[in-house]
Amino acid sequence: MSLTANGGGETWQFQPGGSVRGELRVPGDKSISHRAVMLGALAQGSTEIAGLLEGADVLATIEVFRRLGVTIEGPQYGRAVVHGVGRHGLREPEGVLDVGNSGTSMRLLCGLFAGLPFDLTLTGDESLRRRPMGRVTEPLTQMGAKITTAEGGLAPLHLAAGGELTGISYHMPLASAQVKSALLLAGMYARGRTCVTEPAPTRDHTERMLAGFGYSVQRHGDTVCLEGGGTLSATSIDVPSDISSAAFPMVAAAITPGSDLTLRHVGWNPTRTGVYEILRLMGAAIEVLATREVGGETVADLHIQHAPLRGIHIPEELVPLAIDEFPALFVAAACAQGETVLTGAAELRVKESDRIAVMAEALQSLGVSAEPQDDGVRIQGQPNLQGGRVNSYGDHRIAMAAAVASLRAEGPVTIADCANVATSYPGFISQMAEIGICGSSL
Ligand SMILES: O=C(O)C1=C[C@@H](OP(=O)(O)O)[C@@H](O)[C@H](O)C1
Ligand SMILES: C=C(OP(=O)(O)O)C(=O)O
Repeated sequence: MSLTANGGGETWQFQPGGSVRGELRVPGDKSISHRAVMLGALAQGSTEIAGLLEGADVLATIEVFRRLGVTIEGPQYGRAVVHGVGRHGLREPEGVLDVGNSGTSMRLLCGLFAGLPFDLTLTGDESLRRRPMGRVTEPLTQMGAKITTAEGGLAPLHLAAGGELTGISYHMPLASAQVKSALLLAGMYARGRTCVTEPAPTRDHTERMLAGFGYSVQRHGDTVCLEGGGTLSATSIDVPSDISSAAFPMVAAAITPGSDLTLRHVGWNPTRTGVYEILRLMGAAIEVLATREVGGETVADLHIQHAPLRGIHIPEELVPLAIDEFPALFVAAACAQGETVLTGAAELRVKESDRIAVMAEALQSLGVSAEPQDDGVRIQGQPNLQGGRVNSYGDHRIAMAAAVASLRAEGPVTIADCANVATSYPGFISQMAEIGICGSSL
């Protein structure tokens, strides 16, 4: 994927230095919020959601279901009520369904809609139309779906009516929760049994939430299976804070002398805690407090203080468990003593931007030696970063990582094309200001 700007966007400036102190509850988990809306829409009865992420990606999923005839109240202050229509109650939408910047919406909905008795088309913004969709459309086609893509397996995706689905057993060639979820969601509409085997553990929110809606899912080792034709029963869902958003203040506190930060109610699902494991290996001082169960997911409070970090070779088995946290982790690496090496992470090249190339460029703009590799990066840590200008290329996680880097910079950090931070972390600038990270929109 090339370094193409997404156009427009806001420019932000973060002031150098400071320390990170206080308490914060970051917004709701994006993966869980999408799934709560999707399963709520297909359930019988009304599902009440609290803690829902009101980011643009989740709002795009909500809008799609409204277009398919589902009534959704809210979201307001993280609360929404989804009046489910049952698995066969969706109605044909007019026009194309645009999910903006959200890969999760496009891939999961492609699976969910593959067995519907009417045509529909899914599209997205410029960034999403560059991301690979063959990873879902190919196995869905094996199940009997009739999907036409743009050249190269890209969106827009046209799903034609009449794809009678049959369950398959699919060994995923890559570790992707979006692919696994798309197939399981399609599997609800398929004849017989659908099984997905993963090459390495990936986030399991779909499986957990299906079970929460009373839909039986079986796991045997690295394989997850379900039978088609079941029903979903409405439930209530309390969405934990997103560990992927928490990663930014977490790294901010870890790299900044004098910091003392508590993050509340953070989603602590074991398939998501790779960022913690990696930071701990680097020497970070993070205490995990008050671990508890909330509606089928674990949550925890985290207490983070500054400690000197050291460069490491990141264990490859942790990569899928921290896949969205690498932009933040690269900033930690830039502030560590010695070299950090990441391998086995080629997937980072096909996110909202090519996160290997874009983060290497961002760190170089701040005076750091960062050498991209095909499937990772080598970063030389240093005592201080320079101020400078970073292009986020419209990728929310690059913009937030650059903001955090300002804490160790010797001059202001100016960040271009930041509007997409609203996809996953609305209110980022004001929440960061509450804990001492000072930035503003120019
Ligand atoms: O299933 C999900 O909610 C997600 C899975 C991951 O993508 P992949 O499945 O492509 O790894 C992750 O990067 C994305 O932000 C959310
Ligand atoms: C990759 C991400 O999301 P998505 O795939 O849903 O666009 C992300 O949030 O970092």
